[in-house]
Amino acid sequence: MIDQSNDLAGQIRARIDSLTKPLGALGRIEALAAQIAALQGRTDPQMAACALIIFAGDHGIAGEGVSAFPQEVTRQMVLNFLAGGAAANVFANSLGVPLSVVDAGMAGPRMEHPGLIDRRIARGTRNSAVEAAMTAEQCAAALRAGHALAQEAACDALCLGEMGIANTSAASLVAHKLTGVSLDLLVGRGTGLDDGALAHKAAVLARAAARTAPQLDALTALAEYGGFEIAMMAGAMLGAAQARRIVIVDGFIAGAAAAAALAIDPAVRPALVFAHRSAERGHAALLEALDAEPLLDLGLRLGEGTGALLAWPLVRAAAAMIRDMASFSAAGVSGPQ
Ligand SMILES: Cc1cc2ncn([C@H]3O[C@H](COP(=O)(O)O)[C@@H](O)[C@H]3O)c2cc1C
Ligand SMILES: O=C(O)c1cccnc1
Repeated sequence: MIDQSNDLAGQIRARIDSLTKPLGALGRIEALAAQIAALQGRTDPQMAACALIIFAGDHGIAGEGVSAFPQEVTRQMVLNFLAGGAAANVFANSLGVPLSVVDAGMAGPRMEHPGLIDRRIARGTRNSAVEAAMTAEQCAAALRAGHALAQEAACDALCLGEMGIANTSAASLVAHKLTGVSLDLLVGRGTGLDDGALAHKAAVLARAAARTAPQLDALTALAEYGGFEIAMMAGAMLGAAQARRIVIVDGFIAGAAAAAALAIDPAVRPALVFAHRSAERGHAALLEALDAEPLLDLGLRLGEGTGALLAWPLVRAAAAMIRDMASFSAAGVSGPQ
């Protein structure tokens, strides 16, 4: 039913409360159903198709030794996605979710592969410990590319994932400059740094952060410290929200992109579903700063959209609940005494 009145929220609440269950008994699934219904403007929302887009990009700051893995892993993992062997592939396959891979700006030459979507901005970002990661034009181009991809995606819910060695560093810096949360709370082990390497990463990021003002606007924070894949994810969130698609936000890196998208346009908020709390150190603080309570907490710390995929069945079930459950009156079930 398409809503014709202004009181859509009231209709949604009334519909949920009319269903054959004690009031509130489906807990947060009820809030999720209400969010989906409100986004689509109807009390019988459709939630049939989900898609995952993985954005890959490289980071100049990787040269500072801030990741446990070498930069070439970004490219190697993109080949792994294209061959179907990564965690994101097997989760997506098990759920029947189509996965596409976008080159947002990997280091090295263009990768010739029929399955790879080419939106390359440059051969990786510059080293944000010493200079801006990208130009304002590059940042705008990345946002536009993500926006267009999300608007074109044929789905009701869009999972966004990323691959980019050193992008926990970029995400920490973007989140710090946008939320004001201290870097100490945001810097974590990423791919598995030991204590010594973590202290080195913290020192590199503190040096990077000191180059600019304590807080930055979204476009400046993304250009100074972001990655092409992070900016493209932020653009995709803006595009999906405009198309009234749910965005299932993955972990820490996607969370930093969400912080940027929200700072650019707070109207994206009703489209965002936060999938899970990553084990990456900064994610809890970032979620708190965004006032976001994720659906799951599974100790994941991978990225690629894996946590978003795992939350998709909850999103689908929430929509099915408000759309398909019988009401007390239709089912002839007595209400509370
Ligand atoms: C084999 C492998 C697969 C991955 N899939 C996602 N990431 C994740 O780890 C990276 C971020 O961590 P850091 O900032 O420490 O480099 C990103 O590429 C992210 O998506 C991976 C990392 C590795 C090594
Ligand atoms: O939570 C994430 O997105 C994450 C954590 C560690 C490494 N890569 C991604």
